[in-house]
Order: sequence, then C-alpha cells, then structure tokens
Amino acid sequence: MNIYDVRYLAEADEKTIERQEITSTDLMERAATEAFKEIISRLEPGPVPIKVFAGIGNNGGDGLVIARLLLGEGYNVEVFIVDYSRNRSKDFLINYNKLKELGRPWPVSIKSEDEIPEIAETDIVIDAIFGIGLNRPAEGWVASLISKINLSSALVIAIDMPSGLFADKMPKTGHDIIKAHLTLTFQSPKLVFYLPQTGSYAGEVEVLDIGLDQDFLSSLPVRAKLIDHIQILDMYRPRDKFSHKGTYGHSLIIGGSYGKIGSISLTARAALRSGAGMVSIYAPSCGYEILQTVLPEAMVIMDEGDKEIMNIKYDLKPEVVCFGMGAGTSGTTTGAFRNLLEGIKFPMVIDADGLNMLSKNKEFLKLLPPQSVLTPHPRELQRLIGDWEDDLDKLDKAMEFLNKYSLVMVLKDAHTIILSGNEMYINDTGNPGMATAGAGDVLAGVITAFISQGYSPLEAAIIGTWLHGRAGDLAANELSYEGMIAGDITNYIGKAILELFKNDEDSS
Ligand SMILES: NC(=O)C1=CN([C@@H]2O[C@H](COP(=O)(O)OP(=O)(O)OC[C@H]3O[C@@H](n4cnc5c(N)ncnc54)[C@H](OP(=O)(O)O)[C@@H]3O)[C@@H](O)[C@H]2O)[C@@H](O)CC1
Ligand SMILES: Nc1ncnc2c1ncn2[C@@H]1O[C@H](COP(=O)(O)OP(=O)(O)O)[C@@H](O)[C@H]1O
Ligand SMILES: [K+]
Repeated sequence: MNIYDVRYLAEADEKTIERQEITSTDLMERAATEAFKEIISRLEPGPVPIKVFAGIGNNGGDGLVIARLLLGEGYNVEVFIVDYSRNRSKDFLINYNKLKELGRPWPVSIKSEDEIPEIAETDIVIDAIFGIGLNRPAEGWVASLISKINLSSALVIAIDMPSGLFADKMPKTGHDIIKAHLTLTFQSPKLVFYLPQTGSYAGEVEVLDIGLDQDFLSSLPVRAKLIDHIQILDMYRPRDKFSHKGTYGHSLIIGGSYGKIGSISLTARAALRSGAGMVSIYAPSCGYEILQTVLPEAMVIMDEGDKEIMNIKYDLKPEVVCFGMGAGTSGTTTGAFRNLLEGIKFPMVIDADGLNMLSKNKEFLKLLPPQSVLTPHPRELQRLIGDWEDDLDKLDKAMEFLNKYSLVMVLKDAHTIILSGNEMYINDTGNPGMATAGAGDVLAGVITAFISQGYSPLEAAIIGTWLHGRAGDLAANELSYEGMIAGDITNYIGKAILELFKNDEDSS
C-alpha cells in the first residue's frame, strides 16, 4: 500500500472532485461514511456515551458527519465543537447546519478551558479536532482538552490523524497530541504512524479507501510502501518440480565466539527453515560439537581459533555469506573480517558485530560488495551513521549513508523499515513478543536464505522481514508475547509461508 506525502493527498482530493464530478461536501460525506461504517462494525449499538470533538476545519466536518450518522442509528452521541477559530471551513458549516436540522442534542461549543466537559472512563471519544491541516502545535485550552482526553482512559478513535500530530514533521517534546487507540485514516497511511517517535499516538491503524482518483494517485511520487501480503505473494517464486538443493543456493553463516555460539545456530536454523538449499556454518572450533549436535542439517567449518574467529578460510562457493552474529569485535576477528571483505564480490548480509566492526572501522565500508544488506537495530545504526535529530532525520541520514555505499538497509524496530536507493518499505508484521534475545539473528538467517534462493537483496530483505514478523505473530498466538523465544519465530516460518496462499484477509 502506497504512502504519499500529505500535500499530494490534498491535491488528490481536488482532482477527485473534478474528475468524478462531485462536490467537496460529497467527498466528505463519502470519507466520513467509511469511518462511520468502521466505527459501528466495532461497537454494539447501545447507550455507551459517544463524545465527538469536532474542530472547525474539514476534519471537524468529518466528525459532524459521523455524529449525524451515529445519531441516525440511535447511538447516544454528544457533539462538542472545538471552537478554536472563526475560520470555519465551508463543509464544516454545511454539516454543522445538517446536524442542527436533526434537532436536539445541539452541538455544544467549547471556547475556553472551563467549558471542557468531563470525560468518563466509559465514554467513547471521537477525535475530529485536527487532521492533516494541523500547521502548528496545539496550544492553550485546546492543548488542555487533548491532555484531558488522554488522561480520561476513554476509548479514543482518531479520524484521519490523532489531533496534534503533524503528518509530515516530528513533534517537539511537550506537544499535546491525542493518544488514540484506533486511527481511521483516509486513503493512504501516513508515514508518522510507523515511526517509533510518533507511532504510539496512532494506536491501531485502519486505512479507509475513500475512492480518490486512482489515475491521479498512481501519477504521484510514492514516499514509502507499506508491505502487504499481496506484495509478498507477487514476489514469491514457486519451486520447480525438477529442482535440487543446488538450485536454492548455499548460504555460509560466519560468526560466533566462546559463549555466543547460539547466535549463529539461530541464524543457520532460520536460513534452513526459509528455504536455503544448503547451509554451512563457519565458527571458532569451540562451537564444533554444539553446532553438529543442535543442527545436523548444517555443515560446520572450523576456524583455527578456538574461542574466536582468527582467519577465515574455506574452499566452498557459497551464493551468499552472512557475517557477524556473536562474532565479538576483537582486533583478530576484525582483521579476519577485513580479509573476508576483500575477497567477496557478491552481496553479503552483515549483522550484529559485523555492523559494530564497520562502525569502528569506517574504511571497511568501501570494501562492502554493492547491494549488501545491513540489518542494524537502532543502537547499531547510531554507531554507523551518528546521531539524528528525530525519526525523519534518521531516515534521511540512513538514506544518504546507504546511497554512498550502494547498500540495502534493514532498520529493525517495531515497524522495520527497509531502505534501498530512494525506496522505502515499511513492515507491518511482528509484535512485542519479538523483543527477545536472538530475534535479530533469526532475521539475518531468513534474509540470507532468500538471497541464496536467487531473490535480489532488496526482495530478500522485504520478503524476509515480512515473513519473520508474520512467523512471530503466529508464534505469539500460540505462546503469548512473554512465552515466545527467538527459536519459536523460526519454527513458524513454514506456517507463515503456507499462510501466504490462504485467501484470508487476516493474514494481510
Ligand atoms: N484530503 C482528503 O483526502 C480528504 C480530507 N478530508 C478531511 O479533511 C481534513 C483536512 O482538513 P483541513 O485541511 O480543513 O484541515 P484540519 O485538519 O481540519 O485543520 C485545519 C484548521 O485547523 C487550524 N489549525 C491548524 N493548526 C492549528 C493549531 N495548532 N491550533 C489551532 N488551529 C489550528 C487551521 O487554522 P488556521 O491555520 O487557518 O488558523 C484550520 O482552520 C483531513 O484530515 C480529513 O479529515 C475528508 O473530509 C475528505 C477527503
Ligand atoms: N515490539 C516489536 N514489534 C515488532 N518487532 C519487534 C519488536 N521488538 C523487536 N522486534 C523485532 O525483533 C528483532 C530484534 O532484533 P535485534 O534487536 O537485533 O535482536 P537480537 O540482537 O537479540 O537478535 C528485529 O527484527 C525487530 O524488528
Ligand atoms: K483527528
């Protein structure tokens, strides 16, 4: 699903009105009706008090339409106009009058702090104060209202955007922003919903198709893509009946040190479970018996070092090499990594201590084969690219970095973001149960396996990240967030792949 800059969405709005020969009021009715349908699909009809807070722009107009439709269905609705300005939009006014025509209850206007109503824990709040038109932080009594809604423990449903959140820039500390449980957003998800700094304001995000002109939308520059099940299915290549293990490539996993042999076994096992034809592990010799015992499907090659890698030598021809998990960053291992980099001409996967070595030895970056995949978590990224001001600045700096060295970056987080060239892909699978040691080692193995099967490094990063998250979701369904461990993610990769072929909306 495409994510567009919001300024283009406003243009899409105008083009739709022109091309579909409708009025802006019709479009508002259409958008708000979609939101209304989503709301009632989640609510039992009944006496639960619904408080709609409507601003005076078009976001407020949406709120008024939703209130009118809910009242028509017999819901218990109170409408509060958040009267922060006299500049009421045309469609706000049209819908204000339509609401008044219904008779009581009359919308209540709020113009100051003491007019803010009590909000009970049992209320449902519909937040239609500001949408994509927010152009400065909320202040004064409007900020107090936002803060009061947040403190109320009521269920909060934001329309289009949580009010107070900018669609295209990061808030500063101290800004009051609605913390929604659910955000019903129109036509295109907004990038800020997926960034760690701002994502928690949106809560669960539901994107509502409001029928904006598709031709115009497809002519727009895409800011990012939210990876979905369909995209993964499109990328997936079925296996050939007459294939053999050589068809799906040989993955070489290099890493481990005394006390950290488990990390490479996690990576190698995940690679095997993700379709790699053959997997070899290269490790210090203290790992030999452990690895041969826990993973009989993998071949094991020993380094001359007992507790750490000293000098990487092998005489096989892998399709892909994954380096770094549990390797440590001693001078000797760093030297071995440098020699490895000098000898490899095809894209690699670099994780964990491999990334830390790159950070400490920036001259190694020039040795990385183009299109190599780097998989940093935020701290590893910070060591690689330095500090950033905010999450948007982080993305800009990461892009500049990867383009300088022609790399693919997998920025691991609650929503992992994959960057390549000027393209950005956002992952929407996964859960907090995956915040468990070794989950990243598993991801490195999944991505490695897809490269070994002939997928491009970018495709492997996208499909691998999505499946890893989906497998994590399936593991959590069976085991709980707390009860799952990294190896469980690996155990569910097969099911996550099978699920791709089910015609099941829930798996998207
Ligand atoms: N495009 C689409 O696809 C569709 C969009 N639709 C809906 O339209 C929404 C966008 O509506 P919008 O442009 O009228 O802006 P909105 O968010 O209501 O706020 C603007 C008002 O807020 C004001 N203002 C701003 N910041 C402020 C502050 N801190 N404190 C106080 N005031 C502040 C600003 O005032 P001014 O800057 O003029 O002082 C202006 O009056 C969009 O989110 C969606 O819900 C659908 O109906 C149809 C399809
Ligand atoms: N809250 C979360 N929601 C979704 N995915 C998560 C969450 N926390 C962690 N993950 C995923 O788990 C993996 C953790 O990787 P990493 O931090 O490298 O762990 P480790 O170093 O222990 O292997 C990443 O793929 C990350 O996206
Ligand atoms: K809103």
